[in-house]
Amino acid sequence: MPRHRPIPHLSDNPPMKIRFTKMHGLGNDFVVIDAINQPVELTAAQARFLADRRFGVGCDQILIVERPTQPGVDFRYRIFNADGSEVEQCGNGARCFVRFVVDAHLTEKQEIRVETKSGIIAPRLEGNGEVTVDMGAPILEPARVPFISDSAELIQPLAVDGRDYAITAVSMGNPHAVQVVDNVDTAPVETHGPIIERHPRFPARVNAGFMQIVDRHAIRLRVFERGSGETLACGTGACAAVVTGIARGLIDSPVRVETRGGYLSIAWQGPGTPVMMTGPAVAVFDSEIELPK
Ligand SMILES: N[C@H](CCC[C@H](N)C(=O)O)C(=O)O
Repeated sequence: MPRHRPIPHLSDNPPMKIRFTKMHGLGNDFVVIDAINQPVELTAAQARFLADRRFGVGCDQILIVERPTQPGVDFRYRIFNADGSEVEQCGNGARCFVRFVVDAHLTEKQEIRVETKSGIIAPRLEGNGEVTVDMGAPILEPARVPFISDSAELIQPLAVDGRDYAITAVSMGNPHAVQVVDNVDTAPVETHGPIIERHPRFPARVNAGFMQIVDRHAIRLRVFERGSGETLACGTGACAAVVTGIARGLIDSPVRVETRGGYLSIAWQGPGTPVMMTGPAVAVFDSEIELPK
């Protein structure tokens, strides 16, 4: 074990101070940055620095609030994983996004339209403080997940460490490989999650979901997230798991999803319809940090 962990590589340009808000959705935690009122163009190295739980702030993802680039949209929403990779979607982050822009008075609306790398989503702040998000329709065609397969079957074998998992590949704008397990507490999330994340049949890597069926309207879920490792909750992972369970005929909408960080409610009426996610969004503290360029 090396005596000192190398500090994430940063150039030696003079630092710039940025304001941020630390937030979480069921313990899936975020550094949220208003890039409308301060000039921020985050590099992968800066994202890794912010996400570092010892040398930076510490978070699973960094969420950037930007002006929209399309008409009829209120904001642009960029998402960086802890490893610095920029990704298409983040469900827990979407709830925190609308909480952030309302609290920062960046909008007077309670429901906003937000542009992401994978399309438009519509988070709405509910009267009870929870947030409902139209996450768009799921994608089950393997090539569009993307998942390399010569079959379009809903359940496909995935060879992992000498055994075949029966997975369903789903995109919620970001890729998910979902499987059913007997008990999420004993599922091999730590050992097989990283293998699935980097499986060669997922050319963009993948979020690995482990779902336990509780009853027709309830599941338990753990997700080893692409680019961040296991998180206490994964919003798009919960959507992907519910879509998988309903498509396999195992559960019925609406579904209560128990994650290690708390509960989400997910509803889906079937192919071609949007997945609706409802859950909390919490602001923990505001601060600022010197971000070397
Ligand atoms: N790790 C994910 C992004 C964050 C998703 C998750 N935090 C959520 O709430 O949906 C990916 O690389 O696709």
